[in-house]
Amino acid sequence: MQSSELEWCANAENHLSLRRSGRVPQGIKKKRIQQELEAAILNGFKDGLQIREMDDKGRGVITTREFYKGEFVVEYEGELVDGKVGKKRDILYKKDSKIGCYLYFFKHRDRQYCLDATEETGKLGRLINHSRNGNLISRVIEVGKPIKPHLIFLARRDILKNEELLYDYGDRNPQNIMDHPWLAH
Ligand SMILES: C[S@@+](CC[C@H](N)C(=O)[O-])C[C@H]1O[C@@H](n2cnc3c(N)ncnc32)[C@H](O)[C@@H]1O
Repeated sequence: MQSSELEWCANAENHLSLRRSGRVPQGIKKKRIQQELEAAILNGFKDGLQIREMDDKGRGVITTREFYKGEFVVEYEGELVDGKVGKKRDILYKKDSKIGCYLYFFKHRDRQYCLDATEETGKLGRLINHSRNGNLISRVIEVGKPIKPHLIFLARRDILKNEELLYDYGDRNPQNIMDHPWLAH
């Protein structure tokens, strides 16, 4: 497994098994953190999370325990397609008001990708709502055989029990903000 960004390792070591393992050289720490993240992703780890119906946003995801800054929280799981395919699907889905917006576009190694999580799968990453000041950040890491990019959410700060999980959808398009005023906050 490789990671495009490793700066979160310093925080991640606070909560993984490395906490209990005393003085460990930096290179080994990074390798172990990556191994633990890989295991969390491949095992579909979603400990400490619960779906809740929110007053004004549909469903949302709430914590049932604390998460430390930098800790793996959940993966955004969906069908991984090329960015161009994602854009076509976006146009198609917008024509049907019954289909919600569950497309996550991202760039990795100079390629545009889209995770299409439109299908109701019971996965939790797709149910996380937007805030410009959210408690999650996303990272792309490469996992599996064959290796492919996975989008994961890490705690942006320490998160308390019973907090709603939120991340910045990053949509600053003026027309989209007019159509969905909640994107402005
Ligand atoms: C990826 S889904 C999130 C899960 C969704 N709430 C559900 O019940 O399936 C994105 C949709 O959630 C709603 N949403 C997300 N963040 C919101 C917010 N801050 N305020 C109001 N609605 C929000 C919008 O309807 C948006 O199209």
